[in-house]
Amino acid sequence: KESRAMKFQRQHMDSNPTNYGPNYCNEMMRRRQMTDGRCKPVNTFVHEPLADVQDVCLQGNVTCKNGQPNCHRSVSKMNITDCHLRRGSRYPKCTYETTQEDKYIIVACEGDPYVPVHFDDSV
Ligand SMILES: Nc1ncnc2c1ncn2[C@@H]1O[C@H](C(=O)NS(=O)(=O)C[C@H]2[C@@H](O)[C@H](n3ccc(=O)[nH]c3=O)O[C@@H]2CO)[C@@H](O)[C@H]1O
Repeated sequence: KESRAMKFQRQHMDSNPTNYGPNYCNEMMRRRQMTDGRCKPVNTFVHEPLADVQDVCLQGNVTCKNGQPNCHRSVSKMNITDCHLRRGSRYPKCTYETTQEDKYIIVACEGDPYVPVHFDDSV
């Protein structure tokens, strides 16, 4: 069974993006298995080294959207791509808007080792 840490990496880590461009999300959402059975509506990929994203768990502690206290905000802005399902897109044809930006990320961390298990938001 896939661990939550590995699921986070599958869904949110892309340190060395190769296929940048307007089709990045259409390809990556499928390649990372977020369009099986349904189109995941929103998903962020982080284009930084895994170690830098894991370090966020040691950075600014903030409350998560769901009220849990185990979220952390990066001290630096990170290069990310937000994938948003286009209006009118119908499964199995999952069509995404690709938006690249530099923002602070907020992740939830758990476990020992204490690592990212959930992407909460970018600000
Ligand atoms: N504090 C916690 N501590 C530990 N675990 C926690 C905690 N909170 C949730 N989980 C768990 O995480 C799992 C999970 O999939 N949560 S999820 O909200 O649906 C993920 C969101 C995110 O993937 C995506 N999104 C969203 C915004 C954005 O900018 N970028 C972006 O990518 O959209 C999704 C829906 O919003 C679930 O098992 C839940 O139990």
